[in-house]
Amino acid sequence: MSFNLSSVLISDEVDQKCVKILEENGIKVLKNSKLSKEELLKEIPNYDGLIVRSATKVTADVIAAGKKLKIIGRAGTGVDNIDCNEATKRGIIVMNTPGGNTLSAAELTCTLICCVSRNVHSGDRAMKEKKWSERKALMGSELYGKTLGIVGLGRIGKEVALRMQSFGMKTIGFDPIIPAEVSAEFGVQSMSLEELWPLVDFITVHTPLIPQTKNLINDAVFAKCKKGVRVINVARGGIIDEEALLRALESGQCGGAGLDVFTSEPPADFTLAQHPKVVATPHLGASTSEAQERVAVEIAEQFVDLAKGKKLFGAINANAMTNALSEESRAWVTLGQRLGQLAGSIGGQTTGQIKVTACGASLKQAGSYLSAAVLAGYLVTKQQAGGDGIILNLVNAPAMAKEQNLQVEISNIDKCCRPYSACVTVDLGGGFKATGTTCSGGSVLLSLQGQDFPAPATLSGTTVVFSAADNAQLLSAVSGAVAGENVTSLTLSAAGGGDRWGVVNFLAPPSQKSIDNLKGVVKAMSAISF
Ligand SMILES: NC(=O)C1=CN([C@@H]2O[C@H](COP(=O)(O)OP(=O)(O)OC[C@H]3O[C@@H](n4cnc5c(N)ncnc54)[C@H](O)[C@@H]3O)[C@@H](O)[C@H]2O)C=CC1
Ligand SMILES: O=C(O)C(=O)COP(=O)(O)O
Repeated sequence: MSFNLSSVLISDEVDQKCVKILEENGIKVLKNSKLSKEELLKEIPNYDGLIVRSATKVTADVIAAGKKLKIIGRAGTGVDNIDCNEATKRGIIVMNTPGGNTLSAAELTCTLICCVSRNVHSGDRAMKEKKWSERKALMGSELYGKTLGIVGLGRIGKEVALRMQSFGMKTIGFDPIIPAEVSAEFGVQSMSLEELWPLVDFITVHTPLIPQTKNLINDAVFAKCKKGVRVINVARGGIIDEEALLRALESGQCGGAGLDVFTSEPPADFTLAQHPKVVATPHLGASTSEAQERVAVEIAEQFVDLAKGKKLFGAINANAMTNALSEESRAWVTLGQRLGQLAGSIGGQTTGQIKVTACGASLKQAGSYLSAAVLAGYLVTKQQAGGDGIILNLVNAPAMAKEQNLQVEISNIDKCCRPYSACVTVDLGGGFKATGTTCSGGSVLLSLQGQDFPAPATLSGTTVVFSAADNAQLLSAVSGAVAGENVTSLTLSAAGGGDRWGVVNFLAPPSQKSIDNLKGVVKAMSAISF
């Protein structure tokens, strides 16, 4: 997979260091955080990369309009403003910089907990209105000895726990993937949500907004909590059901809320933000100069590393590309794609299971990129002519294969079964089997349908692969059929096994006449453009 990242659009307020690093590395940058949706749609076709924070909504139509787009970078954590499924479908990498703003988001969470417990926001408002007398109404409560329930014990949840423990809070929590022993190490007693709700004085949520967490804190949950429970959301609007929260604030079931995020931003309705028991901030969790500098530098460096083929870091939808960037791996990716294309061209349908065997110690780490490469090559042969022009690559092939119930079973053998350092075999299960290797960076075929090629056959450019009855005149008959064409090589499988397989490589696509001539001397043939 090549990465010609020559131009990047930054459509949100990202620290200038990002621009500097990209430009220093020869990447052209336009930073414009004031583009309307229409302007973005007009601008995006000119760029290989896009960098956003949370404001730009990278919707399916924006992604589809990005005809050159190869990568979308999020200078921050949450990617819910990016249609990741559409990006994956179109083979576009999505990457983020999740660690860069953790401390800032954790600190704002702690700030909101303190503000809610001591009515700092109401006190400040009273002072600005010169209403000193309101101090009587603004009685708070200590955090010391209270219980904080943390839902989501990832990067931010953990940092919040560590900080609030210093106030003497008891920290309990829930996370479906963080084991209880791990959370115990940072002082959080793990328990089920049902156990947690009745125990907590404060709840803070630190999960992504996904179907399982949408409206996680709702009317039923408020009813299970102690009267006056206080809630904090510095994660994503919608994890706390906004309407249920308003009802709970009104009834007193909820004693106060600290909100940094909202279901729509800016909120369509400011009722919650304006509520006297709510301290609200306009999505400021990551808005510190430190966090912004970190995420800007990280995303720029991740882009540059990818453009230079050095490494892929922070991608959330490109597993198959890990280990696939080195010069050597790229040759194997190409071989995998070509074997897949060969399989699709001459092997017909699969049983739904493609077996890929990577032979040789050097291919030990190649499993995921080889499977994706074979799938990309195979699926290209099944694409409808005149389809939506999606180019198959290591990002979208695994997803597309999943949609078509196509699976790859990959196995690794330490020692190569052929006199090469490594080789790859693709087996469609009955209909097709081929083995190839790489030679000076190119792809070559070592065996097809059980027949070996004594001299490896080149898989490149315009190629015709055929099977023909074996006879002494086969080579001259095939040569005669394509006489006058610019043939770069003609390779036959070994004699003696019944029909033989042959591969003819052309410098330019052969004429219809030559194709017809060839059809007259072979049993079956496929013309493939590698
Ligand atoms: N307000 C702001 O400016 C910022 C907001 N965020 C948001 O904060 C949230 C957390 O970020 P990180 O801690 O960096 O993410 P993380 O990925 O490190 O942690 C999220 C945790 O949530 C857990 N989780 C998933 N489903 C869950 C469920 N149903 N119940 C309980 N836990 C569940 C995951 O297992 C994971 O451990 C994200 O939504 C992120 O977008 C992050 C940075 C700044
Ligand atoms: O990183 C995140 O998930 C955030 O919510 C921060 O958003 P922002 O980059 O400040 O628009």
